[in-house]
Amino acid sequence: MTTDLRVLRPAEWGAWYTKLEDAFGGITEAPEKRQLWHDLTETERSLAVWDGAECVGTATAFSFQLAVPGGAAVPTAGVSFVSVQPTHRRRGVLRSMMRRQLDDVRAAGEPLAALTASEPDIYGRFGYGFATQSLYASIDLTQVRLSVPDGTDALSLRLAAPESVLDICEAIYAERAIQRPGGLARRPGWERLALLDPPADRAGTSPLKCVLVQENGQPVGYARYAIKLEWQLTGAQGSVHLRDIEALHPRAYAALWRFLSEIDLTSTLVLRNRPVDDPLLHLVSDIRRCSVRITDRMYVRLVEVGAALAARTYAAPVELVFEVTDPFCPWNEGRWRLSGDRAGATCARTTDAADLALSVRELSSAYLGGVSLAVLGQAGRVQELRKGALSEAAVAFGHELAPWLPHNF
Ligand SMILES: CC(=O)SCCNC(=O)CCNC(=O)[C@H](O)C(C)(C)COP(=O)(O)OP(=O)(O)OC[C@H]1O[C@@H](n2cnc3c(N)ncnc32)[C@H](O)[C@@H]1OP(=O)(O)O
Repeated sequence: MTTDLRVLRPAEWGAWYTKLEDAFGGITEAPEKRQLWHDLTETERSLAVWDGAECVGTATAFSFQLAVPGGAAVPTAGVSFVSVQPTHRRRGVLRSMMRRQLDDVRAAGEPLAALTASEPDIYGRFGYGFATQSLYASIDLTQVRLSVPDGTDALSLRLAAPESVLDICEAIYAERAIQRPGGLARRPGWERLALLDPPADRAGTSPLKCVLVQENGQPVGYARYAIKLEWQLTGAQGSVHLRDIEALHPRAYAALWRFLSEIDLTSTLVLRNRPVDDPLLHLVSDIRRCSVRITDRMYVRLVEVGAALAARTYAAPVELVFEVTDPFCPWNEGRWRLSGDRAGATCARTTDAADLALSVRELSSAYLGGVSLAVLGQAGRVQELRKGALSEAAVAFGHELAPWLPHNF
């Protein structure tokens, strides 16, 4: 099979995106959704594989800034829109795109790449490690009460059309997004994703709604949600479906959750993609009746090991030599000395004896502080070459808040 891999030309976007839709079940997306992805696509960072006149492979990268432990926003390639046509699968088309893309990401000077995977088994071979998780819940509001901090009642609530208060919400998002590792600083245009609400995708829910929480007349938090009302012989069985929620302090956060849990005619609060350590879990009276489920979310890849490790801070002073294997990006292979603490870090090549041996995939998993190197050691995936080094590394790489990706891309 002879195929031609090259950068996407803007005029090819429509055919290219249709091929992506084909690979995901062939459902044409709502026009407003297609238009948004069209506008957000960085064509110069998008790859197309052609077999003659037919596009058989797609991949893109978005230019993100990803929050890492310590609060830095690190340039990161947000990998997405990956597909290969069923007629051309398992012949190395994906591998060829991953090769070209990681070379391009390196040339662009981005130390990290990140993605959400349609299937967890695909990207490990290319050095991506499972780095963040996501909490889903369905809260039985007839059984679960909320305990809110003192002062919550002093705040006021205001309903508004989501578009009309977008700037207010974005300002709050901007302040919150990089406080937790895994957060994405919003690039211009991406705020439209927060409002995307095609009627065809609503599955019986209302249009998107927005509530603001205010203190002394100033907005200090927001939640966007939709409502689904169902009538049974026993009465209304409504559910509240949360899109997103951000608040500047605990009282504002609690006020929003209380609002969401007390909407008339609803008895279930459905959450998709919350942090696994969401403070909400400590406001509810009965966590068991919240039907919590946790799943893998973001996969991270250190594209430049030295630059990536130096870009974050460490929870405890750390002085360690890593022996890294990385067959797919061999420029990372070899020994790296990491010296760091809560103030900053350096990471440079060394010939000193290694304390730990691991592949780039494990290092990538641990990078945002959500996966413990000690646990990876217990899984046999990190080798401790100096006694005590694994524990030192696990403590230093940890973070007080679980990393979390606020939205898909
Ligand atoms: C970030 C994102 O966009 S996630 C979205 C990914 N896309 C999809 O899920 C859409 C439907 N699936 C597809 O389009 C294709 O099957 C793809 C993109 C997943 C794989 O493309 P292919 O060209 O078939 O992959 P390719 O032949 O290059 O395989 C490379 C390696 O990955 C493996 N692999 C490919 N797909 C899968 C899979 N779904 N599960 C497990 N392993 C896989 C291959 O076996 C091969 O392994 P090897 O290196 O050990 O030999």
